[in-house]
Amino acid sequence: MASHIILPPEDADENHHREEDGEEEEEREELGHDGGERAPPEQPPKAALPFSATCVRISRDSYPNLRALRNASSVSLADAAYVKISEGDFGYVLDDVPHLTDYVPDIPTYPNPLQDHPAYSTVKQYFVNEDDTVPQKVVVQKNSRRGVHFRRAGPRQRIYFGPDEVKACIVTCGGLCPGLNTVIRELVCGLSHMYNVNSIFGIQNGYKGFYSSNYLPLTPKSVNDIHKRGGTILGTSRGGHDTKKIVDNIQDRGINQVYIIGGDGTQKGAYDIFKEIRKRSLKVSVAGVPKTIDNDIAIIDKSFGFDTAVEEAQRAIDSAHVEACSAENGIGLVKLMGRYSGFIAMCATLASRDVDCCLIPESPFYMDGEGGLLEYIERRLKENKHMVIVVAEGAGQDLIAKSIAKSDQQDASGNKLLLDIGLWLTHKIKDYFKTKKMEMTIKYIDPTYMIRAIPSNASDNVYCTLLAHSAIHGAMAGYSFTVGMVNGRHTYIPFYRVTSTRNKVKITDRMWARLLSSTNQPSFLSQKDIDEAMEDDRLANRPPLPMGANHRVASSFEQSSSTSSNGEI
Ligand SMILES: Nc1ncnc2c1ncn2[C@@H]1O[C@H](COP(=O)(O)OP(=O)(O)O)[C@@H](O)[C@H]1O
Ligand SMILES: O=P(O)(O)OC[C@H]1O[C@](O)(COP(=O)(O)O)[C@@H](O)[C@@H]1O
Ligand SMILES: [Mg+2]
Repeated sequence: MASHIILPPEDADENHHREEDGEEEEEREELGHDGGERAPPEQPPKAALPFSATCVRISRDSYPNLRALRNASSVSLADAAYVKISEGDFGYVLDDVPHLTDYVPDIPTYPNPLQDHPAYSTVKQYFVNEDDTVPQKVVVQKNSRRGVHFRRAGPRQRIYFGPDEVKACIVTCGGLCPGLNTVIRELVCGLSHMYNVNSIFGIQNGYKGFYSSNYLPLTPKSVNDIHKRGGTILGTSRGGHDTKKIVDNIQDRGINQVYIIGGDGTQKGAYDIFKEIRKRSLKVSVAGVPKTIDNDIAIIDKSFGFDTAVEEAQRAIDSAHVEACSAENGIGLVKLMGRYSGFIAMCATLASRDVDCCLIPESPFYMDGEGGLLEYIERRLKENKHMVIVVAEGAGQDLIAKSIAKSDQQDASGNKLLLDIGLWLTHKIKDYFKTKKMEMTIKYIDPTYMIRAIPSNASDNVYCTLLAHSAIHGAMAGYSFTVGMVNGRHTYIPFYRVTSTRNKVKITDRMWARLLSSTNQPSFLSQKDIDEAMEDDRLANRPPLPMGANHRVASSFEQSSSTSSNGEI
């Protein structure tokens, strides 16, 4: 197999001329809502992906490009073989997703059945233009390069699966998150109602279910009201990702669309599955729907269920506030989820306005001495007689590790098992006030599993529906990708992009400053911490590598890596 998959320039040029000649417009009209019979399968044009930008071939030999990609977005050499970059004018870069035609020859195409769907018949321009892309960075200056773009999600005029050909499966992996059932429901109903697919199966209990359980037939009827329930009707698990066994089963059972709902670990697994499918030249689309309550998935604006989680966290914070206010020197301490990223804690704190201190993994803090947490708590109690603290579960792990014998345990997926920061803080705070001989009461609330087990709220339900539909349209069009909203638009993102970094709260961004000013807590940061945060920022914003023609790709990636997608306004 070739070590690169970038389209040859001649194919792209051909399409460029095609569009200029207006052929694409003609084709659109030809395929319009004529209500006539379905057009017969058509052999695809020579170019796998119609796209009018100049394509750049990236292989292991084009080292400067690889170096630029790796520097800017942690692309490993192995992943670089799967990177599909197209360049356009003014520094435009398309970070494209793989397509079936990259590795399966002569696939027939079909007109999209949506064109005959009564519900969609009045939509003025229902199909997205093949050339539509979405910029990763929307805040630009007059002379900015156009930067990195992702392929816009949505229905295509021509699809790569025949009417009765699709055999789809859906799997959910990793921790729970509000909205999982809604995504499952909308995948089943969307496939069935939009594309007349009636062979859909649920994989039970995560990745291992591909090879160790029966596949569960799913119909619009069987999933009708599952969105009203929390959890996942399919079950989920950590660990158990055996790429070969999974793809053997996909192949043996004739599955040709795989919908994979899960977080960063799951998307890494989806990428491995895609690579194996490609290696075997199977006509199978792999569509990842990113899920995580922690909101730490790179590139995308926000993960589904996050709003629901922040909303539900208010109930715990309200209770903590009531408890704190009702006691002399009362402290309400709430632990929220967030293993490496404190987005839920930050947003729940900002939404509540009753919180006096928010602790997150990204912002180190210390307990003792001047400017420390204990001193702040004492001052706040003396001023206000009560206080509320919100702590993300991943915060202060370094402090606990210093005082408790370190245990480096991992879960079945290899995620670090955390020590209970809430319990640890409770004891530390109690001990401190005992030595100060100051009366106080602390109530520790851990609502973490209650928050992630609830059904999604109304806006998350709508979000889940759109994600599911975008995933279906992309799979039907023959792409493999992680679907995600980027700057408010649904896009198809290459797997390597969402798995190579993790989204974190930037303590040098205005959002964290807003939080500090709303709680009035000390920043706890030493000069060293500030220097390190600034250095991280500087590295993300470093100037492009001087490398001639390849400079354009490098600079675009470097620009994009400095984009903060979550919360920076
Ligand atoms: N690096 C990886 N490569 C392949 N599969 C992975 C990888 N990391 C995790 N997985 C698989 O993805 C699934 C979910 O991962 P996990 O980290 O538990 O949750 P999440 O996807 O929510 O981050 C598990 O079945 C796990 O085996
Ligand atoms: O007890 P579990 O199932 O391992 O889940 C705990 C973890 O799941 C999460 O809610 C989300 O993790 P994932 O998105 O990786 O599944 C973390 O915040 C938390 O640390
Ligand atoms: Mg994860």
